Amino acid sequence: MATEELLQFSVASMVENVLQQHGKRLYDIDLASRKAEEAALRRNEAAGWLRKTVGVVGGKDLPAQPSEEEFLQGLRSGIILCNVLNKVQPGAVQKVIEAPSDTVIIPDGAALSAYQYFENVRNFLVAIEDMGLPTFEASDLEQGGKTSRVVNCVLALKSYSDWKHGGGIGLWKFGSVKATASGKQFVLKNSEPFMNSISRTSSSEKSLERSASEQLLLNDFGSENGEMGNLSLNTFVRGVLSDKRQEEIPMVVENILSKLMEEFERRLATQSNQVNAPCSNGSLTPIKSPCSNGTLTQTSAAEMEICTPSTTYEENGPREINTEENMHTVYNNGNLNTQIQRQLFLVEKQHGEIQVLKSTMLLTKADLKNLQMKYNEEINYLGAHLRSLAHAASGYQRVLEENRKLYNQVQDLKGNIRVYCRVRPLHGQVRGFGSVEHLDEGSITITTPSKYGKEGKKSFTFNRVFGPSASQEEVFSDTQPLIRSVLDGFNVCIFAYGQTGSGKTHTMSGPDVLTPETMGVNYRALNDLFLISEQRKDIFLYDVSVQMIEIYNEQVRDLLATDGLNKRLEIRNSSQSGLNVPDANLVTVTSTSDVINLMNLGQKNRAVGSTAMNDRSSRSHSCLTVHVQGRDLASGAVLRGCMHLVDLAGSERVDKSEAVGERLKEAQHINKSLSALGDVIASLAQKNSHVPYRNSKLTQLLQDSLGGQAKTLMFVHISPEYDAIGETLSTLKFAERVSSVELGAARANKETAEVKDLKEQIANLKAALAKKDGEAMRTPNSLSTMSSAGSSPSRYSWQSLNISSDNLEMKNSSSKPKRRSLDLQDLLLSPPWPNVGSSPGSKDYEKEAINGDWVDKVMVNKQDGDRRDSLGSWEDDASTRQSPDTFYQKLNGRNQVVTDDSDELEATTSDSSEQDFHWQSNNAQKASSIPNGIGSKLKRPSLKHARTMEIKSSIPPPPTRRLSTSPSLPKLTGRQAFSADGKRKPLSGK
Ligand SMILES: Nc1ncnc2c1ncn2[C@@H]1O[C@H](COP(=O)(O)OP(=O)(O)OP(=O)(O)O)[C@@H](O)[C@H]1O
Repeated sequence: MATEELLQFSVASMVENVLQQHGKRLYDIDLASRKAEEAALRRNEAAGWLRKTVGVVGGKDLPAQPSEEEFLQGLRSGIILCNVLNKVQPGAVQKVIEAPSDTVIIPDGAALSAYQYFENVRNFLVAIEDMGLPTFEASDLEQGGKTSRVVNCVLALKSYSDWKHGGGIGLWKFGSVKATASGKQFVLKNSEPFMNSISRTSSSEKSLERSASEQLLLNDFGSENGEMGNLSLNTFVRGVLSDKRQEEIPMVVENILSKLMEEFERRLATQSNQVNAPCSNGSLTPIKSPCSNGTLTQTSAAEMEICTPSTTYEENGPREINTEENMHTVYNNGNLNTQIQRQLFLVEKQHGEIQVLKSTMLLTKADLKNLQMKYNEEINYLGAHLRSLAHAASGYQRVLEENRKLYNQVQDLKGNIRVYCRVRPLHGQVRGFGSVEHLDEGSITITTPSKYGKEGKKSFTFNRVFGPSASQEEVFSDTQPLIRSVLDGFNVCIFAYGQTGSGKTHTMSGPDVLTPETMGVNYRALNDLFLISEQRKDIFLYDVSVQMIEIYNEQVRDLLATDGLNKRLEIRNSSQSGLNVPDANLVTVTSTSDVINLMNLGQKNRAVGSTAMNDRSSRSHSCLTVHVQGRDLASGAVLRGCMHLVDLAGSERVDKSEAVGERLKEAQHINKSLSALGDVIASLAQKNSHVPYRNSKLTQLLQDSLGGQAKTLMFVHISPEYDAIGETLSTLKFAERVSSVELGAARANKETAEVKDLKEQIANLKAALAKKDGEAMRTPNSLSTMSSAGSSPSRYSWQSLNISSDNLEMKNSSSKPKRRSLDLQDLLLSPPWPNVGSSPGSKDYEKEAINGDWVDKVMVNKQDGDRRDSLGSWEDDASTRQSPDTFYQKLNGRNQVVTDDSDELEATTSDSSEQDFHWQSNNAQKASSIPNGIGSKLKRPSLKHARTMEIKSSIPPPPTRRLSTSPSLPKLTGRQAFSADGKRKPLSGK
């Protein structure tokens, strides 16, 4: 079996390819010229041998190196060919028609020649064919015939002759080549196989003893199928090397050989891949196999492997063998059948295994698909589950939010004090939350490092909890609804509570440098008031005015006093309108900037001192009171809302704050008042009948907000430092108690048209009564009648008369109530109230006040009466009527818990304060527009703007009040006025 047949590619063509791809490219071989050269060499060889064998024929000799034509011409008669053949194989051509001698004249030489040619050539070719040698066509001897075939035939004959001369041992097969004269002999390290091949090939010239396999190899290399045609590998290689220098040859040959090896291996690998490659239908590719019986059969690749010469199987597995060895295995050992059977068995076995593998693979595939399906199902299920969970979670969040709102609403309905907790950031650059372990929207957990486990943790729930990073805006956002309430006629109290340095002033006012972002609740609340009132301007006409007071060392002082000394005030009575300090300056404001200026003034006047806990510690409780009166433009109904914005002084442990001297005194007052606040809260929480409001000025001030029908919000502040944990816990416990206090549902202070009518009727009656009184006064009898009634005639008459005239005036000009205003300039330059004119508390002042509508209020405001006394007895029994002072004293003395049993009138009249007078009289000077807006950056305090503001006062300042600032009077006291030593001189009161 030829190697070419075993291999699925032609070795010759492969060699040629390699030589062409690499040899030709590297050494620029001109194949055509090489072929021509080779053809000439062979021709010369053939001619030489013919000459040598038969000598000169017919007087004509073949040239030693004939051209093609010369060669053909010499042989065209067939005489030389027949003679040579007869020499090699005697008798092969029975009759050779010799050429006529030179002496014989041939009349038609040409015709004779043609005949001779035909006979001789035909006989020669027949004999050659019989011998099994390569033949050619007679026409090949003609001009233009295939010389190579003729040369091939001659050389085959020569080869045969040589073989015969050599003893005719073994099989002969044509294929010998002879080393040309120009062939260079060389020996190359590592090129033994090739050299062997060449040397074997060369020696074949000398010895025809050659193994069949060698012969086959030679045939293979000279395969007619290959593109090399008749060129042998040897010749071809020689051709390639012919123009190389001796020293270049080893490298060139090595390169060619390595390329050959590469190519050989590549092709073997490709063939092996093709053999093993499964068809598209999954079966193994059937390929042509010349195995076993030598016929081409369709067989499997596995079977084909047996025929692949590169691999053989042994017990211990496959072993690589070279082609030659394989040929020996196949042809020389004679074990082909056993081998094939063994390998067939192996193939069968492997086939079986492949089948098993296939089915396993199919099973695995099915399992995988199954798994995939299950996995998909699981994923889908999980996805759906997750979606439902997410839905539930968002629903839960919504429910929580809803719950919080509902909870707040319930609290509103019950009148609970709302409590918002705010955690100050840790001081300095310290990160973290300190003692705050956890906080969320509505709860906070404090951890005590010294305690372990549950013991060390305490949670508190509030309406809202703000962490250290909460902005001023966020903190205010939840407060906004309360601001709206004020405009709807409710009383609101927002107060900041917490230990010193925990951020109360920060929340209520903001830091020292104010920007729109850092402004505190006070500014934002007022700004909102203006915004909403502007939005409602087509429905309501609002008046807004403010007061600002402080409680410093148990003295109430007017922070808007501009005399340089803080005016000392009295908290005379708490009323539902929330005006607890009737004689404090009340300033009408029409824009946020007005408010800012006023608050700056107030802050400047406020008592501030430096302690170890806070270098700008507020040493007083401050209260900014905002009064809002809105008139419904359509119905004429009047709404009165009031808002207290209270920044309490912080509780402090004097050992920590290191307070001494003045600071210590302040601290004691602060702590005492806060403890009084605690008592009030505790008593309210327990629903005690007696609530000790009077124990401190602070509780007196907050009485309405804590015990009345106000909407109250407490911002409780905590410092997250670990060393403040004690204060933090007690603050939060206090706050928790505050949040449990139920105040009762808040009510709007709305005065309907009906109430107005009633008021007017009362006023008319009063006027009629006064008229009667007047008449009676002129009659001695009537005076004695009144005296005998047991009342104080002078006072009563005085009141009645004044009231009646006032009421008449009010009635006649209800839409244009009288009002007196004071420029801020006046306010800033005015001396303290007590020093001039009719000061609060003085008789004149009292008269003036009463001359307003105090009595009117007292008489019509049943609610106050109901709450604290019986309005009926007050109205019905004139003998029990008292002066406003007495009335306040009486009310304060009672301190009863608010009840809800008021009638329509009670619900709609809520104001009994002196300040209502201002409201009623303020309409005429209502601001035509209420601009608002907060300056971009404001410094607190700033008096500059404040001087341009308008201030309204209930009592017209007498000319004598307009004093220029006296150099003898101390300047305004403010934050700057307090040095670290705490020296501050409060103005002595009246
Ligand atoms: N939320 C906050 N963010 C940033 N700084 C804050 C915050 N709260 C408070 N501070 C700062 O902490 C310091 C103390 O705050 P603040 O003066 O408001 O405390 P306080 O409770 O009013 O103290 P005191 O009762 O002594 O008057 C200030 O410098 C203030 O700017």
